[in-house]
Amino acid sequence: MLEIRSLQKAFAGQPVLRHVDLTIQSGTLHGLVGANGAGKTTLLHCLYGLHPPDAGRIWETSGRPIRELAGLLPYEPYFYPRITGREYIEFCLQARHRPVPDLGGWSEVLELPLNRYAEDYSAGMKKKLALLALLVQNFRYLILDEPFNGLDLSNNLLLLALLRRLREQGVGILLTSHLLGSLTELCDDITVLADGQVLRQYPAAEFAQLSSDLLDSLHQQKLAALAGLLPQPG
Ligand SMILES: Nc1ncnc2c1ncn2[C@@H]1O[C@H](COP(=O)(O)OP(=O)(O)OP(=O)(O)O)[C@@H](O)[C@H]1O
Repeated sequence: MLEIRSLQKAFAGQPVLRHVDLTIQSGTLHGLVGANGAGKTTLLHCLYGLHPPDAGRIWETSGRPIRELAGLLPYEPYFYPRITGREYIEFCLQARHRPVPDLGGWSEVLELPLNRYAEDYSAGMKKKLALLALLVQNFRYLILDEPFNGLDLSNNLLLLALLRRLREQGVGILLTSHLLGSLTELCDDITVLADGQVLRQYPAAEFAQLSSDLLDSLHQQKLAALAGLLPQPG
């Protein structure tokens, strides 16, 4: 299990995460939702060790370093110039001293031209290439920042099927998305983050409640903002 307890993080004195608790179990899919700027990416980056927490604890229950067990799909994958898709995958595997498998099957299923420069890929293809680099490494956990972003409908469906298959194989997956429908279709639990705090964690049985709660809170926020914007009656 991946455990996050009482995590706090601030940038330049501005709190971004406040006492966040989260548990990611093996063989489960956990969704993370929240408004733009709620702190989702920061939470994923803290979990993967890209940002040191200001306070709190993050650990894997076996005691092994999280980076050994988990792969991160960034929101916007970056690739060095003049490196082909295949070379990128090979580089990722060699950096972790893992054998390079035959990538032909993956290239066909994901429709990725692995011999072309990755920097020339479309946004969706870049996302798929970064995902492939994680898939071939057989991680125990996947941390996915907006994995559906940029994917067309058919790849979206393929990713849904792929994530379900990985869950069956025991992989623990934490993913963010603004596509609530995809998350409720897929996840075992969904955490709502608001202003850096866990508002509530919903098990699948309560997902119907989640949609109406989110609608309520959005409408309340927007109505309050509107009241401030509209001129007061003279
Ligand atoms: N490296 C950084 N330095 C300073 N501020 C940062 C940094 N990274 C994030 N922030 C700030 O932290 C807050 C949360 O950002 P974060 O990217 O985690 O939100 P998010 O929930 O992922 O948003 P979105 O849905 O738009 O992707 C924002 O106010 C952002 O400007």
